[in-house]
Formats: sequence, structure tokens, C-alpha cells
Amino acid sequence: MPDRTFGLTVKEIAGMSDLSGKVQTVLGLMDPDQLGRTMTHEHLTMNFEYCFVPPAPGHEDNSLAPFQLENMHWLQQHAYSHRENLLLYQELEAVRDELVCFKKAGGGTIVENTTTGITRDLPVLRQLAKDTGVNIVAGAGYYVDDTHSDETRKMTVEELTDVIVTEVSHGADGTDIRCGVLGEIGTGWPITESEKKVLRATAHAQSQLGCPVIIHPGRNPTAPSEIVRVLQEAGGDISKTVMSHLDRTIFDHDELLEFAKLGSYLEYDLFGTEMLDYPFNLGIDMPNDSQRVQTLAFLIKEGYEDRIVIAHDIHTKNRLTKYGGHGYSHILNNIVPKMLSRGISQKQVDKILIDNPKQWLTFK
Ligand SMILES: CCC(=O)NCCS(=O)(=O)O
Repeated sequence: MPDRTFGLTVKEIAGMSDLSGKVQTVLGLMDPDQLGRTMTHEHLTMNFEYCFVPPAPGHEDNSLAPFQLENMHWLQQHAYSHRENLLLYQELEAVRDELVCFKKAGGGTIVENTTTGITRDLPVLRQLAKDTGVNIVAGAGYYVDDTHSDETRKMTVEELTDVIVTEVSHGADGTDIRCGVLGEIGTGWPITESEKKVLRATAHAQSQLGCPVIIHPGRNPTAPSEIVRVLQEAGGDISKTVMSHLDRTIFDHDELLEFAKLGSYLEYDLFGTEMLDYPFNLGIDMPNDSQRVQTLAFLIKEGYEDRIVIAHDIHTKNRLTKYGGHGYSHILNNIVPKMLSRGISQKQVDKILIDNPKQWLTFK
């Protein structure tokens, strides 16, 4: 056996089995039974400026307007056409207050999906976890191609694997703070060569570490299954992989069931999002929360209650309660009662919010 694999010693790789049966938060390893209700896809600090969409003619004034009541509905409908709205990292006090409310509402854990490319800030995540008592699991790896640096694009799959494994086993971004999940790993549609390399590296890292993976698919109904194919060919464990953003990706129920058969977790993570025109694909009608709950009920009826996870994927300022948004507690305060009123049992709700995230986040 060689002394080093992808830059790591055999001992280091062997040492990774210390993670087995545990969940890795920004404050260290945890017993999975301590996680509680878990939002599997959120952002607490990030920069989404690269996604700025120039305002439509006639909307220029709204695009520059301050965060005042008069402009909040416009911001909800056009969240990506207001530069300052994309700078979530500026709202740490508001996010801290919201996490305290999340805990009071019965929340336990947040998976923070910010990866390289959209300004991950691990020291801030660690401080937020200390200040609020909410468990925070940080994400390793890379976001979509548009955010890859020239250096990232030039890296081999082995070099990318090495970086990702190090982010979990030793710490990321020059810190000793360790990530506990790979993702959100970003892909567009079609998937680019650089994104395919990252997917393969993710699969290699996952097979070394036995860790959870979470994927951001491109906005096309065939994207999720194509991603699963690439991951599987590279040795990834689809049963420990979450496919995010299904609410804006697969609409046809037969296509959804075909995808569900592939065995990943099925994530509905845009709860709270309401917009008429989805600017990243104008052909898509973004569902509302009632429709999201209907889809959850459909998947449960079809036997997939063990594979569903949910979240809000907050990534813009207007969605914070400080600005009249729904905040990180919307699912606990409003969506759970709606689920119960639509025939989803408390046991099934607990599976979705507690048991499934726990299974997913626990290292093999
Ligand atoms: C960084 C947050 C993110 O990627 N969210 C997904 C937004 S969308 O693709 O569903 O519009």
C-alpha cells in the first residue's frame, strides 16, 4: 500500500474512521441523536452577487431602493435584481437573532450549504453555533462552474479530491474548522467539464470518508438523474446523497417517481419562496408552499417518506424576518401545521425533520 494517497497518509485516512457513527459540526463531532429537527439546506452567510440579474426596463428605481416596506413585495418578486439583497453576509446580527428564534421554535440543527465560490465563512459559522446553541454543519467542495476559479478549473480530479477530503478531515479555508457534508456541490445545465470533475472528486471523497453529499442540480428535469449517473460511475453512494431544489427542477409526477427510484434523498428546499417569474429559467413556474406540501404528500403516498428532507435555502436578505420575510423558522411554525392538516402524520413529519437528516448526516 503506498504511504500517501492524494497527499494524505495511510494513518490519516485510517484516522477518518473516527468519524464513523458521528455527525461533524463546526464545533466538533456529535452524537446523531442530539441533532433534533434539522433544516438540511440553508445559508447563514454568503455572497450571491455573481447571480445579479439586471432589472427589467421600468424597474431600475426598485433595484436601487433601500430596504423599506414599500419595496419589500418588489424584492420578493425580483430578489436577484437588487445587488445589496444578494449580500447575506452583511446580516450576521439578524441571522444570529433568527437562529435563537429557530431554537425556541424547536429547531436543533442547520446544514449550512455555502461552498467555495459563494464565500463560505467558517469562523462566522463557528461563532453563530457558539452564540445560539444551534448545531451547524458546514459544507465542503465547490459551487457551480461560473464561480470556479482558474486554479479550480486546472485541477485534476485527484487534486480536487484531496482538497475536499482535507476540508472534512482537517479543516477548510486555512482554519481548523471541519466540514461535515460535501456540498452544496454546484452544477448547471448542461453540466460543464469542470463541474463533472468536481462531481467525480466528490464521489471519490465520499467513498473515502463515508460522508453525506448534497447536490445543486441545473434547472432541467433530466439534470438530477444525469448527476446521479456521474456520481455512481465514480463510486459515489447515492443512498447518502441529497438532491436539492427538486421544487424548481422536476414537475411531472411520473418523472419524479422515475428519479426517486434512483435512491437519493429528495429535497424540497425552497419553502417560503414565492415568485411569478423565476429569472434563471423563465419557462419554470415556481410552486408555492401549498403545492410543495402536496408534492410531499404524493411522495409519501408513493412510499418515499424515508427519503424526503426539507428546508428554506435562505440565500437573500429579503427572506429574513428583519425584512418582512419568512425566516428560518417558517417550516417549523407554518409548514408543519399545514403538513398535518393535509394528512401527513406527526410520525412522518418527524421522519422528514429528524430521522432522515440524522441518517443522512451520520458518517458510515
Ligand atoms: C446559493 C443558493 C442556491 O444556489 N440556491 C438555489 C437557488 S435556485 O437555483 O433554486 O434558484
